Amino acid sequence: MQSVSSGSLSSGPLSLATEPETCSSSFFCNYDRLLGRRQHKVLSFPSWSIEDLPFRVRMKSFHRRRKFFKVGVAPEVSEKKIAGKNNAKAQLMSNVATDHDGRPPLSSEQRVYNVILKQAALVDKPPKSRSLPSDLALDSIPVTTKNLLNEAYDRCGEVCAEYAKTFYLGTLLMTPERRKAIWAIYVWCRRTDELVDGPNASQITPTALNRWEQRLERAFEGQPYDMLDAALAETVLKFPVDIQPFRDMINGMRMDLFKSRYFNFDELYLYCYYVAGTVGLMSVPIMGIDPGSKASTESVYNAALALGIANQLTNILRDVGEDASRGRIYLPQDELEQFGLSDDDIFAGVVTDKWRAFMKDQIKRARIFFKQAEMGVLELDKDSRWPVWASLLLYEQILDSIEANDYDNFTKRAYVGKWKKLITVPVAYVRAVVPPSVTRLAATG
Ligand SMILES: CC(C)=CCC/C(C)=C/CC/C(C)=C/CC/C(C)=C/[C@@H]1[C@@H](COP(=O)(O)OP(=O)(O)O)[C@]1(C)CC/C=C(\C)CC/C=C(\C)CCC=C(C)C
Repeated sequence: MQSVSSGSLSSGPLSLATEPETCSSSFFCNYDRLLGRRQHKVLSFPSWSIEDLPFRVRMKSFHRRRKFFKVGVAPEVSEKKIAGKNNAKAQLMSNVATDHDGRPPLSSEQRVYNVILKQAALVDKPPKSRSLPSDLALDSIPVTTKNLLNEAYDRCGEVCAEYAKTFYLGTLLMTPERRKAIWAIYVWCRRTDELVDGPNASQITPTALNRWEQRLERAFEGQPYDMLDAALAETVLKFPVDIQPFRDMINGMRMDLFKSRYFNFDELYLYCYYVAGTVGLMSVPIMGIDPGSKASTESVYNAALALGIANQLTNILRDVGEDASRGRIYLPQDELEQFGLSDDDIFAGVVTDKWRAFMKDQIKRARIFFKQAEMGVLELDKDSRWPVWASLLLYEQILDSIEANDYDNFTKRAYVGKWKKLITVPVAYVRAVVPPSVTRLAATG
């Protein structure tokens, strides 16, 4: 039996060096018919065993080493790599700047809103027009395959529990179908992030990201490369999840390969959408909207996007010093200038009154995004609200912690202490179960 080397982040599929090869354990699959394509195409399903997949173990050690390997283009980037990067840049720009017909280019916010409209339309479509022939339901998948898929989901759950314990506990409140799906998406996001943020980040080239994207496309076509992709493949069949946010997250990783400065908030917003707002858009179709909600689907997606942006902005503000040590400044250059600051001030890492004033402004903006997100949580299906509240409240408190550190995010890492975390979890629960009130999005317009 050919053993596909695991879902590891540094080797096997994630080395992205090879295309999926022949699989000894393929199964006859209806995915293509489900997707409206040819019937009975064989779905490539790599054989694997749990022993082949020391994924969690490897991820654990990677996580520990992560900060030492964080991102970046290796200093000794070869010419070939530079050429590749330029191609990547061109590709990214062609994905991003779509207005070549003489119209003024759209702002990042408008562009992202167009993605939202597309996602919302997918969810709003009556299930019949989305679903495929009823005789080809997912339960026609053979039992052995189902078992493999269940193991794949279990593996996703383990990774999630390891990396995001509170969130994992929250997912246990969701229906089993939803919980498994959100784990599968979590793992795909985590693997994608590890490409540029993990131990092999310096070896990641635009070509590798292109391969990762091809794998994504194949998973969406029902041809997963490994077991973790198989969990994603099934998830996107079951739920109205569009591929665009996934592609966009990879675009964010491309951006990280060649960009280390953001001229203004519009540029930073796009980056935040790519790497974090996308997570919100991927999650809503799984989490579901409360059947009693009067809010429009777009407004719920918008709130989900806002939570991703808020989280990423917070992440950036927390990590200013760490990022600067890698030569990266994820802060709007024009705003730094307005406060009389420059890159040199960031690299010097001294907390001055100018820095405090700048940080106050940035924190204020992040909080506005959190507020926008809060209104959307109320609209989610009631079983899905708890993990979202928990993640929102916990992340928002990082901003409080930056303030408590007197804005020293150069030498201090803001974090939420154990006790605060313990208190937050039940608070999040109460917010999740309290019946939605006048604060609903619909009521606020
Ligand atoms: C409930 C919930 C949080 C669901 C999201 C589940 C999910 C699929 C998470 C994937 C997260 C992930 C691995 C993203 C990869 C890119 C990345 C690393 C983004 C940064 C996250 C923090 O990660 P990290 O582990 O590095 O952080 P620490 O350094 O350990 O602090 C991000 C900052 C962004 C993550 C973005 C979200 C969690 C967005 C969540 C939005 C929703 C779930 C939508 C909720 C819906 C409404 C209507 C509000």
